[in-house]
Amino acid sequence: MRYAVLVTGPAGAGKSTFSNALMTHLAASKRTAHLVNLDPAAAPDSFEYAPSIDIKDLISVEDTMSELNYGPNGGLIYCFEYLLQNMDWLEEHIGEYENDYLIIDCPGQIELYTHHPFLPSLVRNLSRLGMRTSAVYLLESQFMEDKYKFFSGVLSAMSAMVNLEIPWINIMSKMDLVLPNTEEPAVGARNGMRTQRNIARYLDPDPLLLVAPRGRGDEADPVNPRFHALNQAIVQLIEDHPLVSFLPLDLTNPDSIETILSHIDYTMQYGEDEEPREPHDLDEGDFADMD
Ligand SMILES: Nc1nc2c(ncn2[C@@H]2O[C@H](COP(=O)(O)OP(=O)(O)OP(=O)(O)O)[C@@H](O)[C@H]2O)c(=O)[nH]1
Repeated sequence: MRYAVLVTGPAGAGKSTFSNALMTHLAASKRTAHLVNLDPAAAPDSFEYAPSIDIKDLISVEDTMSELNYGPNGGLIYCFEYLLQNMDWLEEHIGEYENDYLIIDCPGQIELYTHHPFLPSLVRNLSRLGMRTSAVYLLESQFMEDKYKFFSGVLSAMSAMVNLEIPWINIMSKMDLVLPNTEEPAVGARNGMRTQRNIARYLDPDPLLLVAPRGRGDEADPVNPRFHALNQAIVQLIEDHPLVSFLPLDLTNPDSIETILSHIDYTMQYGEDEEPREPHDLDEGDFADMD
């Protein structure tokens, strides 16, 4: 069986750093893994491991800017359209790897996760090639600074999750920036921002945290009742469908990556006897419980 892990998340969330760490960890545990770079704008020095498959061998943003006069954002979208039309190129390369992990480092453009057809199409193709695919979605720990920021991060993760419908793991990255450190207080700890208890409330989102007004006691901001009702409805949704807990990623702690890898392995194995399911391949029964 071949396995693919899509490493997704907003720009700067730590996707390449995590992909590198995962490669190191898999190598140390004697498993064969290959890095796939899907970011046509990736800087060459962002990889500790040379990618085995690199979209930049097919097309890069620099090409589109210099040859087609696109700007950086238009160039990126052009690259994905181009890859969509040349999926056989990717399939041919992926076909070379048997019984391996492919760690697929994705770009950070949020539209790619919310509405662009590229990733769902990629997942369909991987499934057709008989690959078991899961995704990790990284959100950086600075999103825990403020519950409104956190709320928007949770919604972005959920939006990506429903767009792809594959086994999914949310990760709170860069935890070294907020976890108290015995030698030197971490940034968050110094600001009095985080306590262990508060961190736990974010990692497994506490509905009360999300609906409470900003500020405390008499200083609490009055909440517009219409927004309060909307927030409560969203919180209820999160509570009813508990898919949005976050695993902490602290690269200074080797156990952290091991725990995440075991979750990835578990989600990959889940449903091993079933045929891989294509995303968006829904029928009426899928909506039966939604009334
Ligand atoms: N403190 C800390 N910094 C990190 C960690 N992971 C990544 N960084 C830093 O965060 C920045 C962005 O990391 P990348 O791994 O390039 O993030 P990315 O998500 O691949 O970025 P894009 O490809 O631009 O979307 C770099 O300066 C990293 O050194 C971490 O666990 N802790």
